[in-house]
Amino acid sequence: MTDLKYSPTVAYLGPEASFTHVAATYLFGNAGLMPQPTIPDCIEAVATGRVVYAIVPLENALEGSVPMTIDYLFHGSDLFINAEISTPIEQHLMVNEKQKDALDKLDSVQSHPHALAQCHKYLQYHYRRTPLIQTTSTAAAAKYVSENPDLRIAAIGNRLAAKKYGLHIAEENIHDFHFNHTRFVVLSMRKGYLEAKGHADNPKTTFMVKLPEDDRSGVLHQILSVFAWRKLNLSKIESRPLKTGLGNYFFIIDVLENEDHPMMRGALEELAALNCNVRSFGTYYTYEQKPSR
Ligand SMILES: O=C(O)C(=O)Cc1ccccc1
Repeated sequence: MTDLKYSPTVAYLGPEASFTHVAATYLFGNAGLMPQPTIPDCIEAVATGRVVYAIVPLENALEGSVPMTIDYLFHGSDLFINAEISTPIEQHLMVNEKQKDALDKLDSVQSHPHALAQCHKYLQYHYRRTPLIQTTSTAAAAKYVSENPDLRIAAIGNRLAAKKYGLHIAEENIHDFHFNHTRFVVLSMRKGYLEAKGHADNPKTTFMVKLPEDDRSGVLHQILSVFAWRKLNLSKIESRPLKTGLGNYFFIIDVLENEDHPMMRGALEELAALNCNVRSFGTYYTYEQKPSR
């Protein structure tokens, strides 16, 4: 699904058949996609101009924010968010065809830390004594399992990864909670919308807000009222460590409005008057990928 006028280069957390790859394909089609081994590699590729866009996971419905993305995006990057896509996530346990009968003798289960966490109850119940090994992505785990047929190991990942790397799905849908969605963001060096078909009506704007240093009481309440009395709808507020000392936080605030809207301009002026330090990641459209079957 895409009606982008040209095929830009897009770095994504690879290898092929990762969840990020699925989200990237939905927005951009297949042309121009460039797999990267890690999230920082994706962010570096776009920040240095090697690619036009990068797409990385930002937040999962079960696990919360992806710390690696937050760290690299909010601490010291000059990038902007150009789109967001939310994707349903189904996790499956997969093994090499050669190890189909070794399911009760596995030496390890491998996957991305979020995938392992999303299947925690399943793993606790069925593989309590089996070491869990973290990989850079679910697809990296599936690829490793396919390249090592003599190892008694399993990967957790999506159906496409099982197909792509020729693995046997030993157990389907092992994620602990039914509603498992991940938000991915498309990053670039410029503010701007990524226009494709089927986005939500309301655009979204993401701000990073640092509180004034005088530590006065009620300041968070003041910040929220800046948005509240203007009827600006927040879809998220999250506090993250500033990494400057214990107890120092900044806030990630998502507002369902265009930052050029007069009410938003007024809100930003008022935040500045409150001595808040605000950095905008831009206004963008959100997309929702439907389950494939
Ligand atoms: O590992 C992947 O395939 C990713 O794209 C990151 C991820 C991991 C778990 C859920 C959603 C995205």
